[in-house]
Amino acid sequence: MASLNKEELSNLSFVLKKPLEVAFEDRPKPSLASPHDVLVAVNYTGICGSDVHYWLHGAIGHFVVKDPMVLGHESAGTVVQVGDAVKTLAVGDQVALEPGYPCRRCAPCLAGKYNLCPEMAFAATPPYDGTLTGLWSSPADFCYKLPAAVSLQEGALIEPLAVAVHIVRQASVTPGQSVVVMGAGPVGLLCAAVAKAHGASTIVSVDIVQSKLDFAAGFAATHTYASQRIPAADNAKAIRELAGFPDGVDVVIDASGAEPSIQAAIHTVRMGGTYVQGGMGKPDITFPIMTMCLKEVTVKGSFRYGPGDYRLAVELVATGKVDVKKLVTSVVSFDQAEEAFKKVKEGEAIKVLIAGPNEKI
Ligand SMILES: NC(=O)c1ccc[n+]([C@@H]2O[C@H](COP(=O)([O-])OP(=O)(O)OC[C@H]3O[C@@H](n4cnc5c(N)ncnc54)[C@H](O)[C@@H]3O)[C@@H](O)[C@H]2O)c1
Ligand SMILES: OC[C@H](O)C(O)[C@@H](O)CO
Repeated sequence: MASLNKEELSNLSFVLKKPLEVAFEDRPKPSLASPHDVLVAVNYTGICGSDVHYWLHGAIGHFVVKDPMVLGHESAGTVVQVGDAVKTLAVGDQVALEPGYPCRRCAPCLAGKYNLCPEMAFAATPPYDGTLTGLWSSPADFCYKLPAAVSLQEGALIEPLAVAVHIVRQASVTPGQSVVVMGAGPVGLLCAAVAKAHGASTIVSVDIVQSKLDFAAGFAATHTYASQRIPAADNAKAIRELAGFPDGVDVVIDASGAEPSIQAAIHTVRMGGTYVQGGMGKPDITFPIMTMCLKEVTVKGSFRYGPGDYRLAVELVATGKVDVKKLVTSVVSFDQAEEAFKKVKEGEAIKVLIAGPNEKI
């Protein structure tokens, strides 16, 4: 970053106007909304499947882009201004940005589940602008200082890693357990890595794309399985046998959102095991509810991240337990943002990072 002076930094932003129509806009520089806030110059932003979905379709479920919206929410940056009440950060600190701000006053917030806050203002979820911009204003306690061992590019991967941390915590993975992860996209790969860091000794990554499984095998999986076009119970039997647990595994995580994978998951988990839904696909599916009932499966959802998840994600990277660098397929300059979205849509990349408008690459 050439300068830490707010006045010298651009606030060029990558704006979705309508599906498949984007523009670069020089937006007004944000000011601090409270003395507890900091201003961050964004260095790198990863592209998430949800950004691509908004770009292609202009909506995810009931979240509809009605007004132009800045995309992006997986970012790390450098602090360029601190509010008077901020004691934990200083100008020049490098931080991972947690991109959703809860009200802090409602029942879920006060119960320690702020990710479920109905008033959540989440970056690049309409009507809120995202972080593919030059300058970002944030409450200081939603910025996580990166230790020297963690680069700004790794910092941009903390967001999807925090998603995986939350999923694995929902699954309560403990040392020695067997874990199957459906889906080997960024979230599934990171779930496998976090499960490993929690001590899981058998980790099976399942996908329908062989190249994703090849990558998973070199990342955190002990086994991989290419899901076949056969009944879900038959895929599940093959997964259980491959894992060495013919009666079922301790934990199954879905990070695909795909109906056949969710069905296979319930047939893969053991009696009394745990299933966590992380993937977001079709809102309604046919679900093997009788099998779930007869096995007394603990079934949980997982949404974004909550208290402690970002902090643990930074720690897992800083201590070398999760190597997020391996997921970065390429880094492009800000003016290449639209091309980067096209590349992610093609499906070959794992994670593409876009440098901020003030960042030279
Ligand atoms: N719960 C949350 O808070 C949260 C946060 C971020 C992303 N997500 C969701 O998590 C999922 C994964 O995210 P991602 O970025 O890794 O997406 P992705 O699209 O890169 O990965 C999904 C993977 O699932 C695979 N897949 C498709 N059908 C399958 C099947 N039948 N069996 C096994 N694998 C199959 C795909 O080939 C792909 O590799 C998405 O559904 C996303 O919307 C949820
Ligand atoms: O990682 C966070 C997710 O991508 C978001 O929740 C997304 O679904 C938009 O709201």
